[in-house]
Amino acid sequence: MTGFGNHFATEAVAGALPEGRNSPQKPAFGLYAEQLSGTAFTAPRSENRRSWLYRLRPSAAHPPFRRYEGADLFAPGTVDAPLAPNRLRWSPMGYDDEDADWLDSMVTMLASHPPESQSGVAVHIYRASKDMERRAFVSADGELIVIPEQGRVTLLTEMGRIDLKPGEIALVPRGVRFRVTLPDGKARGYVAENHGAPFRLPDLGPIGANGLANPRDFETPVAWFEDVEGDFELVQKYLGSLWSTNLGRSPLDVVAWHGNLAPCKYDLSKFNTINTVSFDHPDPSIFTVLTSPSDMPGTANVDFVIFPPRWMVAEDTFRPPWFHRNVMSEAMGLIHGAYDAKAEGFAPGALSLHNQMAGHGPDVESWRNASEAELKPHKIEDTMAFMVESRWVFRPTEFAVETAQSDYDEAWSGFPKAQVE
Ligand SMILES: O=C(O)Cc1cc(O)ccc1O
Ligand SMILES: [Fe+2]
Repeated sequence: MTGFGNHFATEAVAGALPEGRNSPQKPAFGLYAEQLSGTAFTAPRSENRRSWLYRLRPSAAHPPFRRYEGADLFAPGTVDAPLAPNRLRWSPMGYDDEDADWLDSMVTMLASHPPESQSGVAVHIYRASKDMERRAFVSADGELIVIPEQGRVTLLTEMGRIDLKPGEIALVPRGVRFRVTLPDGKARGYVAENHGAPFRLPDLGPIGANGLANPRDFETPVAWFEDVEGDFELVQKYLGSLWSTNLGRSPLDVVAWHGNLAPCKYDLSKFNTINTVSFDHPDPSIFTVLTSPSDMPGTANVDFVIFPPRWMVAEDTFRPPWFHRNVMSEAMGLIHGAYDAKAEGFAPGALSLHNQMAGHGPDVESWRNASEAELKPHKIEDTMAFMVESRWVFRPTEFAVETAQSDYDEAWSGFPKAQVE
């Protein structure tokens, strides 16, 4: 079903979806009606997100949660020590020798403030080599953007199945349960977890009514369910730690649903990229796919931004990203190809961090090449980098501090001095 944030209605079994009301006295087939809200009941209509789910058993039926013992590197909290204002970068992560499913392979790299603040964002990396069987995951802490970099993943969610490949992203609302299977046997990628206001499409201002990510290109799955009895673990991320319970059945048992809170996917190649046709490198906000606003106008809690293939035609211009120091903090990853500001050290699967006011921009080699390049029209092809940009500073986890590249500052050493006399 296409469109961003639409009110959808879907049933996997004919007659399962009530007509004309949400909560009939006796839903069809003895299904249980359940409201899942992603915003306060009283949120303005334009902000309000909720869906009604019709399921085999109510979500309420579960034994107590206990601390989950697996996934040691997932949600461990960030380092308490004062944060050095250093730029950091990480090489692509390998797969563990022991097979891990998507959940157990998750590694938290960066997080801003704790999830209970209901703002900020965390960045995780997964490198999975086993299907999630008889267990599902849910984050009560935030909405997830899943960004595959290697290998396809199938997200079997409460509200339908999403087949995802590198170059596509999925958006899973806070509270939606899912398990992940791996059609290629292995998969690596990134996850951005948004603790704040739900992502939406950015306003377009003077761009007009069309452009950037167009609403019709977002795809939401139709209802799908599995009827599985017996041991079934549900792992919930809650206030930054992991909790587990055995449901005795699959929670992916929603036979029908309707509403505007639902997972969706988006193919990044459908992004309508806009750029200069005259001079200067525009601010990267023109590449915003999705934005989560904060309470300060124009100042995002999180922006999800991409750097897709595009024509570079600017005249008398240094075409790659300029040198800059920003009030916003930037975490970046690379899905495919090379990034035009980094000639070295930023391979697909890598991650970089340029926090508030950290000086960064092109490395020496990229600067030299671009300063001397002939400025004919040039197409940047076979590339897809992304940025998770936030008004909040990112704190690395202990694992991230220990595994950062030791020589990242070298990227900016050796610039020749300008000669003014
Ligand atoms: O730092 C980066 O590479 C991201 C970035 C890209 C760009 O085109 C302009 C500014 C910016 O922060
Ligand atoms: Fe930047």
